[in-house]
Amino acid sequence: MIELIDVSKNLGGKQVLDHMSLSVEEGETKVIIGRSGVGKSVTLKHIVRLMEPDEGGVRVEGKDVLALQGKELNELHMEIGLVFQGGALFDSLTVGENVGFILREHMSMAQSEIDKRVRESLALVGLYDVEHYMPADLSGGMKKRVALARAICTRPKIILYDEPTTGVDPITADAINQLIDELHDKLKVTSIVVTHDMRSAYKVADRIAMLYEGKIIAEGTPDEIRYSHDPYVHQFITGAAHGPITDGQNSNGRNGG
Ligand SMILES: Nc1ncnc2c1ncn2[C@@H]1O[C@H](COP(=O)(O)OP(=O)(O)OP(=O)(O)O)[C@@H](O)[C@H]1O
Repeated sequence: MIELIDVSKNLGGKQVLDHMSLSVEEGETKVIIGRSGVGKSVTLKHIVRLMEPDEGGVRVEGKDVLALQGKELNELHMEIGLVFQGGALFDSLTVGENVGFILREHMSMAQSEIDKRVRESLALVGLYDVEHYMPADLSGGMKKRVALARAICTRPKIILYDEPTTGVDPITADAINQLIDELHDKLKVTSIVVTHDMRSAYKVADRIAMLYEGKIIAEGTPDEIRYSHDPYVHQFITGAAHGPITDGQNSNGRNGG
């Protein structure tokens, strides 16, 4: 289970998270939607303590993330697979080295075990015999799959996906959505998927939460969100240019503006 409790974070003078609370049940896939710059990535960074809140708490699997130190923090990082925006593979390492990187750096596993785990992880994302390829030899969709394989190679309990379908064509995006579903079923993971791609959100989510002006303003099943009468949700999911969501920092938003 993942819990952000009343988290506030100011970055560069902007109140990005403002007493924000979110909880993700064990085995659930929660999708966070919201406009660019609304704080979706910042939210994920708090869960792995790449960022610390100004106020509030973060709990993962019952542990107070802000109290973890050294070895315990490393253990937390082993329990969480991160799929960053863009995939970000190391260009100078082979696919196999990329996928096994964390195992080599942080776990005392024999090379033969690492090779086996790398093969298994690649197979889970539908890739076979690609260990010796260089990232530059791969298509965008394959790179995303390799990034997924890398995220699952520690067999995490949690996977955090930051815009996994951004920058790929709709068919590749659909294949990635399917993989997110499959990994959820096969590895029984708890997942958070950050996206502004509503097709992806409806496809992979157990529940969808919408972030706006520092808070979760709506949450529900895909159907509850799809048929929501909330004007903010409706505007976002239909992509309407006009509505209560504004571009400005000084909007007359629902939080008092
Ligand atoms: N390290 C930082 N220092 C200063 N400001 C930051 C930092 N990280 C993020 N921000 C700001 O916080 C806000 C939220 O950023 P975040 O990356 O979480 O947005 P997002 O919702 O993930 O957007 P996108 O969909 O474009 O990725 C943005 O205004 C961003 O500029």
